[in-house]
Amino acid sequence: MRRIGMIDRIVVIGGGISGLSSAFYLQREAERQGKKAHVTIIDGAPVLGGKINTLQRDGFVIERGPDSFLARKLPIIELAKDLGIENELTAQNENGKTSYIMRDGKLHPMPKGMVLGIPTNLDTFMQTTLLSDEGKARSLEDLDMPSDAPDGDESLGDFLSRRIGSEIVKHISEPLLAGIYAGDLSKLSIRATFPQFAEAERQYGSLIRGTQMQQQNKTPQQAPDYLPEELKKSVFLSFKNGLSTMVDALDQALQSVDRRMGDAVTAIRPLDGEDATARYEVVMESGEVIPADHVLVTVPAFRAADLLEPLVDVAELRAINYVSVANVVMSFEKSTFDRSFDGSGFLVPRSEGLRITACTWTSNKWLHTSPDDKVLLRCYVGRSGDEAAAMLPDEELKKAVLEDIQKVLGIDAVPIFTEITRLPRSMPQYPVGHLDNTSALRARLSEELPGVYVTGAAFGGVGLPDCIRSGKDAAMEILATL
Ligand SMILES: Cc1cc2nc3c(=O)[nH]c(=O)nc-3n(C[C@H](O)[C@H](O)[C@H](O)COP(=O)(O)OP(=O)(O)OC[C@H]3O[C@@H](n4cnc5c(N)ncnc54)[C@H](O)[C@@H]3O)c2cc1C
Ligand SMILES: Cc1c2[nH]c(c1CCC(=O)O)Cc1[nH]c(c(CCC(=O)O)c1C)Cc1[nH]c(c(CCC(=O)O)c1C)Cc1[nH]c(c(C)c1CCC(=O)O)C2
Repeated sequence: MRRIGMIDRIVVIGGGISGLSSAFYLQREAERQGKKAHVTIIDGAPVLGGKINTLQRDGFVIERGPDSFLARKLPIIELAKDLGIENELTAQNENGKTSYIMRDGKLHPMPKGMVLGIPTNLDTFMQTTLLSDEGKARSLEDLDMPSDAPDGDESLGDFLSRRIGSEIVKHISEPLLAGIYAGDLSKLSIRATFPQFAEAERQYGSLIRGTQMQQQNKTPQQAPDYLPEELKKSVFLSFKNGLSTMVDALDQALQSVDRRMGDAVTAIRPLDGEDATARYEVVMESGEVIPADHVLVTVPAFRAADLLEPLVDVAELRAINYVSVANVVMSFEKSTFDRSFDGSGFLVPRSEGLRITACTWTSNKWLHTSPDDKVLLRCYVGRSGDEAAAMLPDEELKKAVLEDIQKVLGIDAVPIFTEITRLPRSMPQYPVGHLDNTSALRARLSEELPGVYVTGAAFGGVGLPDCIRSGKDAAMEILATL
């Protein structure tokens, strides 16, 4: 292969948070290490950000995709600092932290001391109205039950039912974890989602005791000094003007990086032979062809599979199913509401028979999102096994959601406006065996398509901080080869 000049050409496919973070760290670290890299970002959409999409409307800050992130996962806070936007961070409302779960048509507060649905405070657990006495007793059997973990990976559903019983799974774990993965617990990998649960059983012989010990032994969060106290205390953080603040700042920081927007990649072609001037050609819908020495694919797994299938076995990519969801955001006059709400929102288990899976009382959870005299609700529709509702036509969807809200909250207020966002095939479901699958796929790529890498929400965590960490890791891996 002949190379022109000494600059490595790196093409990043996908300008969501994973692709943007990788481009940012590629640019910054190449400069620091005195290496030459020419980075191009390509996205089929006309704007950067992927799933992150903030709408400013009539004084409201409306998130159409993710709305916040976990403060204890530092890569996003570090990136905010690197971008000089750490002063834009904002904490969740002190008085809007309790979440509720519906059972038999009523809302019950999540018992205090639950860690991702695992009881750690047995006194408050015994008092919860969410579970029957038999259900609670069954959960506590976990404390004395021998460990019977299978070798290797297991589904979250099998694991949790085995340890703490089916009633808590149905009424607490399932809805809570659907509030992260929109998933079906019987299909999600424990190792790829909550490895700490499996570790608790392995190390302490009990999920409950293990989770208590993990909480006790936790080294206090090393929140960076530049964060104000108020932010250090908050479990979730967001940005005062919405998460798009981060996308805009990345856009600014990447002004000198080449980009092609609104032009999807349709193929990656290996070049070989004496005359080749690059390892690959990246072909776009418009017909444009960009030479590349390294190609970083950050698009959803099913799109990555389409691009790579002609070149390599992509079984592991095809094994990652995606769930379609929608959210319906409604604003109201506070004065037309005959009740207030003291929490962040509520979750709806499948067994309640509603179409919404959850509702965030956004104006109470995030004070920056709404004028003082208004209420903003965000309702979620669609989960694994129940996706049709997310694709209902607008008017039907609005009606269905409003009916559900009226049923749960007993209100009959009429929204000032409604914003619907559909996110078809947007939530990746990590299947049992996902971690091994990912390693096998990456090993195959490095063997058969050197210079081609895959990263993003399909692999090392769906949360925004995980996507940033994965993007940065991929950048460092590529830089190490330059
Ligand atoms: C409704 C919803 C709510 C969520 N809430 C939260 C939350 O509150 N907190 C949190 O931390 N996380 C949340 N997440 C998860 C998080 O938003 C995502 O995991 C993350 O944004 C994914 O980023 P990404 O860059 O990996 O992928 P994406 O954002 O999907 O970016 C991929 C990009 O690739 C582009 N693309 C696709 N195909 C091609 C092609 N052929 N050629 C070129 N470009 C292409 C797309 O246009 C897109 O811009 C939520 C996700 C959803 C769907
Ligand atoms: C109670 C609740 C949750 N989540 C939600 C509620 C509703 C009411 C309210 O807002 O209070 C809302 C929600 N959040 C998310 C979904 C699924 C996707 C969708 O339908 O939009 C839903 C339905 C994505 C998410 N919600 C979250 C993530 C990211 C998690 C991560 O970074 O790994 C995503 C993709 C965060 C989240 N969200 C929740 C937990 C327990 C966690 C993780 C906490 C932890 O790990 O310690 C619960």
